[in-house]
Amino acid sequence: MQNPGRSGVKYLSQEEAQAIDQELFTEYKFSVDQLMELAGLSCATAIAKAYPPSSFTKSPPAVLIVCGPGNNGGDGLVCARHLKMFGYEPSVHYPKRPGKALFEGLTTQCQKMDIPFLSEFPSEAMLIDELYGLVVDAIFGFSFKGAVREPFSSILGTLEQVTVPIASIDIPSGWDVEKGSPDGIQPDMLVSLTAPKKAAQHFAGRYHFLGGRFVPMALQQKYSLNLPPYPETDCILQLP
Ligand SMILES: NC(=O)C1=CN([C@@H]2O[C@H](COP(=O)(O)OP(=O)(O)OC[C@H]3O[C@@H](n4cnc5c(N)ncnc54)[C@H](OP(=O)(O)O)[C@@H]3O)[C@@H](O)[C@H]2O)[C@@H](O)CC1
Ligand SMILES: [K+]
Repeated sequence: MQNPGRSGVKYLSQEEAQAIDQELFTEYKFSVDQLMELAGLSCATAIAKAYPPSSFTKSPPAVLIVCGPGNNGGDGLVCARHLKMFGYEPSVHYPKRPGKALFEGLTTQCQKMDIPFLSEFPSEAMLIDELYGLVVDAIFGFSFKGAVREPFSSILGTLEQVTVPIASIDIPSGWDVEKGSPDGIQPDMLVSLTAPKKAAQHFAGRYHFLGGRFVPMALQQKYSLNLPPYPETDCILQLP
C-alpha cells in the first residue's frame, strides 16, 4: 500500500529510505558530498524562511547545531556553513566524528569560517535558551535504531527541556524512524529530505518542509514518491 500523507506525498519506511539512498549512489552515481551539500543547503534555506534573522530576539541570531556521527551530522555541518553565509551566528557541537575525509573537510570549512565548535554540550537547557534562538538537530537520520547511546542520550535529555525552537533535519532525533516518539524531543520544524519518513506523521510542530530536490523522476516513479512540485527554482517546499 502506498500510505499517502496529508499532501498525497508518500511517507517512507526506514527500509525504503535506505534503498532510495543506496540507489542514488550505486545506480545514479551521485556522490555523498553532492547530495549532502544540497540537503544541508535545503535545511539552511528552510530555516531562513521560517526563522529569519529579524525574528530572533537577540542580535546576532545565534544558532546551536548539534551534529551526530553519520550523514545526518554531515548535513548539519553543511547547514551551519550556509547559515553563516546567510548572516546567522552558528555554533556546532560535534562530539563523535567519523574519521573520514568528507567529514574532516566539512569541519575544516566551518572552522575556517570562524564557526566555533563547542567541546562541551551546555548541561542546562536554560543556558541554551539564554545563548541561542534556535537549535538545529542533526544528530540522527533515517539509519537510527534502538535505544539512544551516550553521549547523545544526555544531549537529547537536555534538548527535551529547551524552550527555544528546535529544527530537526530529516527525523527528530531519538524518534523511531517509523513510529515516532511521544516522549522525545518535539521539534518546531522538520525538514524531510527526499521524502518524509513515516515518523513525520507524528510531527506536530509548525513547519514541515520538504528538501533535497535531487531525486530523478525515474526514481520518484519507481518508489511512487508522489512528490508535490517544487515552486519554480526553489530547493524547499512547505508541506501542509
Ligand atoms: N538519500 C538522501 O535522502 C540523503 C540523505 N542524507 C542524510 O543522511 C542521513 C542518513 O545517514 P546515515 O545513513 O549515515 O545515518 P544517520 O541516521 O545519520 O546515523 C547513523 C549513525 O548513528 C549511529 N546510531 C544509530 N543508532 C544509534 C543509537 N541508537 N544510539 C547512538 N548512535 C546510533 C550509527 O552508529 P552505528 O550504529 O553505526 O554504531 C551511525 O554512526 C539522512 O537521514 C539524511 O539526513 C544526505 O546527507 C544525502 C542524501
Ligand atoms: K535529525
